[in-house]
Formats: sequence, structure tokens, C-alpha cells
Amino acid sequence: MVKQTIQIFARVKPTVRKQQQGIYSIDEDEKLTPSLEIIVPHDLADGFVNNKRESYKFKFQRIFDQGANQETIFENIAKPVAESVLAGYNGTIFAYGQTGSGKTFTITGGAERYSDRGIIPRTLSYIFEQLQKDSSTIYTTRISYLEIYNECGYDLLDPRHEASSLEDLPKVTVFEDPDQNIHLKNLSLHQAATEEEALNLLFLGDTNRMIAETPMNQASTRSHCIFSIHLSSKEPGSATVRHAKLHLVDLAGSERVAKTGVGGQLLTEAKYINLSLHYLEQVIIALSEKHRSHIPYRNSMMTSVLRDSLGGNCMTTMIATLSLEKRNIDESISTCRFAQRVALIKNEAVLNEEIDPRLMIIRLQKEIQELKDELAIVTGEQRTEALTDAELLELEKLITSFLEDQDPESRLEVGTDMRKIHHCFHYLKKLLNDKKIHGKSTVSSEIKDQDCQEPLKEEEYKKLRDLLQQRDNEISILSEFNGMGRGRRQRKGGEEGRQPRR
Ligand SMILES: Nc1ncnc2c1ncn2[C@@H]1O[C@H](COP(=O)(O)OP(=O)(O)OP(=O)(O)O)[C@@H](O)[C@H]1O
Repeated sequence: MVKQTIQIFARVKPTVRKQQQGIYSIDEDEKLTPSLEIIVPHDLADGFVNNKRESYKFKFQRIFDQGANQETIFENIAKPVAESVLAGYNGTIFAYGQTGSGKTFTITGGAERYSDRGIIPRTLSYIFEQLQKDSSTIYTTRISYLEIYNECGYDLLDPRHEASSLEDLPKVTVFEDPDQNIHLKNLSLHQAATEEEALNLLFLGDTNRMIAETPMNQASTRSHCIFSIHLSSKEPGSATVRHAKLHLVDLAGSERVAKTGVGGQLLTEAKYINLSLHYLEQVIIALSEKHRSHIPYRNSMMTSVLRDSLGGNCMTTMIATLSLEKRNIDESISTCRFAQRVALIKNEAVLNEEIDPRLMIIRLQKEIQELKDELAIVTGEQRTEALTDAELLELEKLITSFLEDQDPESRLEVGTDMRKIHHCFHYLKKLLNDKKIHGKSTVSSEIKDQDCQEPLKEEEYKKLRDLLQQRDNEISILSEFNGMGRGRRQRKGGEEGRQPRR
């Protein structure tokens, strides 16, 4: 588990007019936590005598001044997050700032020059480069692109997007499972095997993105957009799969409604944007306060979707985009204040590992087969097939000789092969039934008969002994009679040294 507070960075958009200089300064002396000082010009102060503060200082992990290019932003902000995603952790990078401050430029990039590519295309490029290098792991990359417009979710990769108006498209809805995991219904996931495929999905989504114009920004995006890269990885032969999500979030502008000077549809949009940003702020405030048990994630779609990114299982980074011009001072201070609160939020990122049940079954089946093979080696038998006719015949011969063996200690040796043991029982049962039903003479019945003859043998033995005694007597008489007393044999009881004739 990695415990980390949300990392906050500031990026200052290049100003057009030189006169804007002197509004802010960056203190790089404090190397570890540089600070940004915003100076409120005197002419903005209310009235002749006032107690208004003249400057505000805010600390950030790093502050990127006007000269910072897209490569620097990627290397310092996005690359470390992409690396943790490759290692199996969830990551989020979100850009927050007023309209026209450079959120889209930072997250997606500018369309004019290749070097203006933003965090999304550079991250895709970096991730696919790393995946290609690592041949020891199997990776699957899927992309989703969600737009939240007026508090409704839309799938920017829905192929019907171009043909249908926004209202006719199925809305993406949020639902929570019993384990409080958030799922998005109607949001498609597209597999991308290469960087090119992933970039095509980004371009498709950007084309479908809701664009409206306001007097303040001629190409101002009026919706929140979440480009997500879902990365699954597994080692060959392993049933453990790692899942990591990287959300790259371009929030709608945070300017105040009054300042935009819009009405009608655009006013409605601005209200929704302000409301959802207000709910985001509520969540941030609740999270930054200690001992708050309830966090109002459910108030808006955006906070529900970003639930894990805010105070959950995620490594999150915020980029405060600032357009530090005189007229934007208030907005810039407000953006920085928001960032300071965000910096207090602690996240706990864990490795998202799970056992794939499909792979687990395959692994267990393999294990069973291995055990069967092992057992077969131990018993010397192939246990998976039915016994052959030859094996059955052999076994029956073995049973017959066992039954015929008069030695009470004799054993029927069939090994540990359960098929043979079962067959022995069946065969014995069959023999007994045959005897009972048909009175057939069987090996066992013959043995029984032999057992019954035992007393007869004893009788015969007695008879023979008597006969021998009689013969002995006769010989003695004859010897005496013929004067052959020397040849007379000495016998105890007339039986010693003689074997009865059978
Ligand atoms: N760092 C930068 N370098 C050069 N041009 C920039 C930079 N940041 C922003 N711009 C330019 O400023 C204009 C407004 O920027 P962008 O559209 O990114 O703002 P935004 O914050 O996304 O606005 P909105 O909230 O309306 O979506 C664009 O023309 C963009 O190319």
C-alpha cells in the first residue's frame, strides 16, 4: 500500500501582453516546496483606504512558469503517475482552472504543432513503449472516454455520437455494487493493441466532444471529460491479474457565472458546471477535514466517478492551470486556494490484484491431471481409462486363485488401483449371487465342499491307523510263529515311523 497526499502542481499560461508582468512571482528558493505569490495591484483595491491583503502565497510541489513546454510537463507530472499505473496502481491526473487557463492544452494538447501534444497522447506513447519492452508480462489495454455535460454522462466513443443529437444518446449512469465499487453503465471499453489504435480513439472522442462558445473563450469546453486507460497485466501461466486505471481529467472551466456574461443555454451550462465544481469542492473540503465520516461523493456524477481518485485507492495529481492576468486575479487566487485544500487529501493506493476464475479453473484442472499422473506413476497404472478385457481376465484369474488358496493368510494383491478394487467386489458379488440363484458350482463352493470333507479325512485316517495296528499285530504273530522275533519292529502304540496310506 502506498499512502500519499494528492500532489499539486501549478502551470502558468503564457500571457499575451507584457504589461501583465509583476502580478506574480515564483519563489524557487524553497527548493522542496516552491511558492507562488500573487500580487493584487493597487488599482484593484476597493476605495482609497482599504485593508485588503496585497499578496497571497501558495505552496505547490512544483510550479511551471510560462516557458515550460509540454515535454517538461509530461516528464515531471504525468510520467511518474504512468509508471505507478504500469506497476498496478490506479492513477488520476486532473486539471483545474478557469476557462482559457490551459486545461485542455495541458491534458490533450494543442492541435497546431506536434510538440504541443499534451499529457494524454504522451502518456499513451510512453505506456505502449513500456509494454513493448516488457515481454515477460501479458498486457491488455482498454480505453474509455466519458463526458459529463449538464450533470449527465455521455460515451464519447459511442459510434452513434456523430449521427445522433446528444439527447438521443444513451446516458452513462453510475451504480454502486454491494462492496461500494462504482460501475458505469453504457460506457464502452475499447481494446487498443497499439499506440495508434489508442490515439485514434482519443481523436474520435475529441471530435465528439461537446464544444460551445462563450464570449470569454471562443473554443471553451463546457463539459468535464475523463479519458481512462484500463491496463490489465498477468505473468504467463499465473492466474493473478493486475488491474490499474489511469484517469486523465479535463474539468470544465471554473469561472464565475456573472463574469462570463452569458444567458440561455450557456447560462444553464455554466450553472451546472459551477454546481458540479461546487460539489467537487465540498468533497475536497470534507476529505481535508479530519474526523469527517460522511463524504458527499454521491451529490454529483463527477465526484461519484472520481470517488477512488479523491481520498481512495489512487495516486492522484492535480494541475492548477493559471492565467495570471489582471482581470483573472480573483479566479487565480480561488484556483490556488482550491489546490491548497486538495493537497491535504490523503490517498491509499493498493495493488489491484485478483484471481481470474477462468484461469483458476484451468490451473486446477492442470493440477488434477498432474496429481493423476503422479498417482499413476506410484501405482504403475493408467487410471483414467476403463480396464481392458485382458486386464479384467487377469484380475478374475487372480480372484479365483485367491479363493482357491487355502491359506487363511493369503491376500488378494491388486494394488491401489480403485478400478481394480471395485471390479474385485463386483466379481465376488456376482459369484455369490450366481451360487445363490442358480446353485452353480463355483470355486468358492468347491472350497466349501472340501471344507465339509475334513471330518471324513479324519475318519479315514483312524481307519488306516487301525488297519496298520491290525497289520502290525499280524506281523508280530507271524514273526513269532516263524521264529523271526529279531526282525520284529519296535513301535510305540504301533504307529511310530509309519505314514498312513492314503
Ligand atoms: N501553456 C500554453 N502554451 C501555449 N498556449 C496555451 C497554453 N495554455 C493554453 N494555451 C492556449 O490557450 C487557449 C485556451 O486554452 P485551453 O483551451 O487549454 O483552456 P481551457 O482551460 O481548457 O479552457 P476551457 O475551460 O474553456 O476548456 C488555447 O488556444 C490554447 O492553445
